[in-house]
Amino acid sequence: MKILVATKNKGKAKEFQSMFENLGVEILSLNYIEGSPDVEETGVTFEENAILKAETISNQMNIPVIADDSGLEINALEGRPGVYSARYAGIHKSDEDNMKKVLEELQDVEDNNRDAQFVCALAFARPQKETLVVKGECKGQILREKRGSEGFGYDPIFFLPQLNRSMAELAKEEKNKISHRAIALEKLKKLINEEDLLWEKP
Ligand SMILES: O=c1nc[nH]c2c1ncn2[C@H]1C[C@H](O)[C@@H](COP(=O)(O)OP(=O)(O)OP(=O)(O)O)O1
Ligand SMILES: [Mg+2]
Repeated sequence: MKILVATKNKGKAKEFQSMFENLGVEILSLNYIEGSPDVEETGVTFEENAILKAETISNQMNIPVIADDSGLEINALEGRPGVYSARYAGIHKSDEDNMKKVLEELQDVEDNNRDAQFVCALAFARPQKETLVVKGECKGQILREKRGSEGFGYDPIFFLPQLNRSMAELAKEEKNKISHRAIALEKLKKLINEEDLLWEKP
């Protein structure tokens, strides 16, 4: 079976591929589809943007589609960068630029006030069916400098106290057990299972 994930983010696509591997599901991302449009993320919540991305592509292609809208919420910054995580330092800026901006903004913030969470909303849109939406979170703290080289995005500056490592110091199998994305995906799988059970009733 193949599932389309409506993302152009290669880091995300890899993680979905890895999380679906044991189920024998192949993940395709929008990078495989020529001329697929950038869906504008006009929502103000992760859920809204995930629904927007999933439903737009599902309607266009008439197939089931999963979309992921995710980001980093930092308590000392009142939840920023939040839904603007991908474009925090500007539209054409890189993960490096985004991390640099966060580290600069937190320069004078004490160690005990650097709590943050990664958030992931997943939407599963299908032709003629209601869209399923779930959310997962992963709590940690913002480091003062980058650590590790795995993962993507803000992983190098995100510290997991219980593991005493940054997210970028985890092997992908480890990250894919505890991440906001993994937690959301578990919830989505449960919802799909429950739905199937409902349909099977006489
Ligand atoms: O596990 C993660 N580890 C580190 N950083 C992460 C993670 N998950 C999301 N993030 C960051 C990356 C990006 O700055 C933003 C997502 O933005 P978001 O709009 O959902 O994705 P995107 O624009 O890169 O790709 P797309 O919209 O095509 O799925 O949050
Ligand atoms: Mg995006």
